[in-house]
Amino acid sequence: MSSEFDELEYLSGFGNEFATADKRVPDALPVGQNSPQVCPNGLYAEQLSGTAFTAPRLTNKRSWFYRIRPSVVHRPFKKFEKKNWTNDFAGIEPNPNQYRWNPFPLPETGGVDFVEGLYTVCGGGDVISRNGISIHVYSCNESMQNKAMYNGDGDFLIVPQQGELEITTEFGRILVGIQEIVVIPQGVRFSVGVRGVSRGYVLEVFGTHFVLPDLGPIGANGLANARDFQTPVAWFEDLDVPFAIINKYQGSWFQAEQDHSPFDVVGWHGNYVPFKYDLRRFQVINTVSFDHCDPSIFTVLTAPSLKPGTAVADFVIFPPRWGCADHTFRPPYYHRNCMSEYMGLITGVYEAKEGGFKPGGGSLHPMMTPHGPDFACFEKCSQESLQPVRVAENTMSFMFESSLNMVITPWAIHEHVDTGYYKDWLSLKKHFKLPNQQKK
Ligand SMILES: O=C(O)Cc1cc(O)ccc1O
Ligand SMILES: [Fe+2]
Repeated sequence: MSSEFDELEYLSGFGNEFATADKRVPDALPVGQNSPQVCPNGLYAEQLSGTAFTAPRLTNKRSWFYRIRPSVVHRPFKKFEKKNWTNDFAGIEPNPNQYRWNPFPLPETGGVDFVEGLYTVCGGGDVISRNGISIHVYSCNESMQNKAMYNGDGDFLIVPQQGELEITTEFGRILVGIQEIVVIPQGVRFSVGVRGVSRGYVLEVFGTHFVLPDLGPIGANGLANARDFQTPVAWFEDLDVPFAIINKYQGSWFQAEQDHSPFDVVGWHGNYVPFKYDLRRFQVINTVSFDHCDPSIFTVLTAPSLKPGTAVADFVIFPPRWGCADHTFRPPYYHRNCMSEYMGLITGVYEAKEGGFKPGGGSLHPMMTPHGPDFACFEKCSQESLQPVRVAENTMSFMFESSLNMVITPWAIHEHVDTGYYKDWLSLKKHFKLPNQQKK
């Protein structure tokens, strides 16, 4: 199915100061100032702040909208209940087991939109003190109609696994395909359109924003390159129709009614923006000598905490690449980690677990819980001849890695769980031999 979304243009770059006006009103942006006494074309000026006004210049984020009506024109927010959703992780029973979920189900009947189809799997920290994460899945089959949402608590990083998403935002429109991701920052209003049955993963972070990781000795280029990030150009609709504005605020859901579309921004400028990124553009950097490098080499985006080098959440991918390490056990090592690791599979198979871990499913390896390659992977890869090989061809898996200790929600602790996951490792054999038992 094609639509206007297939013809969209984007602005290129990460963290730029962008400036854009809808083609129909090319002079919508005031020149040389933000708040003229009267804005061009009778528009209202409105600032959206993504960091404290006084944040250091390097991290300071805000954008200016020039819109038909300011966002404040709406009736009061009213709370509504949303099932199987939470940002409240206090008081949930801990569970240190390795967890794996079968593919999360797609809607069977009826219309389910993105907001209705969001479910929380796990998370940690909290929205009030503004330090934490939530991991959700979505499963929907209907576009949001006359309905926009914003996340009052944090940023959404959305990873579609099935079904392209047509996302309308205050900044303009974005088509997000499979093997692409989109980030919608805190407070940005958006509406998700679907082209069919859709499913994916959402990483939500509170109190921080996603940035590109430093490259250190890698140099000035590599991993996700800044110019491959795409931000929408301004686009507006001048529609006087009933619209619901959904606001997730302090982990609860609210709805306010208004009589016009919130997608009425005719021009905007700034550096606090939604963006998409095609994961196939990621330049993979890895060993060309020996040993398995830590997966941090695959970091696309990081949401830093205040502790140097330690993320509230990293978004890490495992893309197709060459494996050529000499005298090395090439798949991931067995390990125990002081970070929590949630993994998902967009397409294909994950090298350390060719069975059991399926596209649309997920796994959680909690803090310090041991994990690593399954029995079949260990036996194969400790004996294989070490030619250069393509790893993970036609595959894309990812990890949300967090310094937060996570709990699993009451919904996800029972639903769609692969209860036999631990058996992947039980058959690992003892290969140990004393020196005098070794073959000469
Ligand atoms: O657990 C996993 O599969 C993710 C992972 C991959 C890797 O290459 C090294 C460490 C790690 O945690
Ligand atoms: Fe791991």
